[in-house]
Amino acid sequence: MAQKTFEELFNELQRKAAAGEPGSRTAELVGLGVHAIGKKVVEEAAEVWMAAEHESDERTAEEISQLLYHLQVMMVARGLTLEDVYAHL
Ligand SMILES: N=c1c2ncn([C@@H]3O[C@H](COP(=O)(O)OP(=O)(O)OP(=O)(O)O)[C@@H](O)[C@H]3O)c2ncn1[C@@H]1O[C@H](COP(=O)(O)O)[C@@H](O)[C@H]1O
Repeated sequence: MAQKTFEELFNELQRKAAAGEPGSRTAELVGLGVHAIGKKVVEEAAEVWMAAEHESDERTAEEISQLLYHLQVMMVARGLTLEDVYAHL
């Protein structure tokens, strides 16, 4: 399976959103705005919770990856950088 780091994914999302790349889910979500992205963040967070309680490690990891993706999309939509977030970790 192709793998990418958190930083590599974020750079890709920033680039695709800025370009408004056709067919990009990221560009579509950023176009919809923070309200729509926020709903996806909450939905994915709930799916992480349910998977962790009731499903396999693999399903839980998959749901966590989807939550992390949508959090990155929210950062892009708000113009935040990784450094802005790392400053609070
Ligand atoms: N890592 C992800 C990723 N994780 C989750 N998702 C999106 O989140 C969805 C999963 O959410 P759901 O289970 O709710 O699926 P869904 O019901 O079809 O979603 P909705 O229509 O309800 O929003 C997937 O169908 C994708 O649209 C992702 N979309 C893209 N990426 C990566 O982001 C990068 C840029 O992708 P594009 O912007 O699409 O080019 C690429 O490297 C992709 O691999």
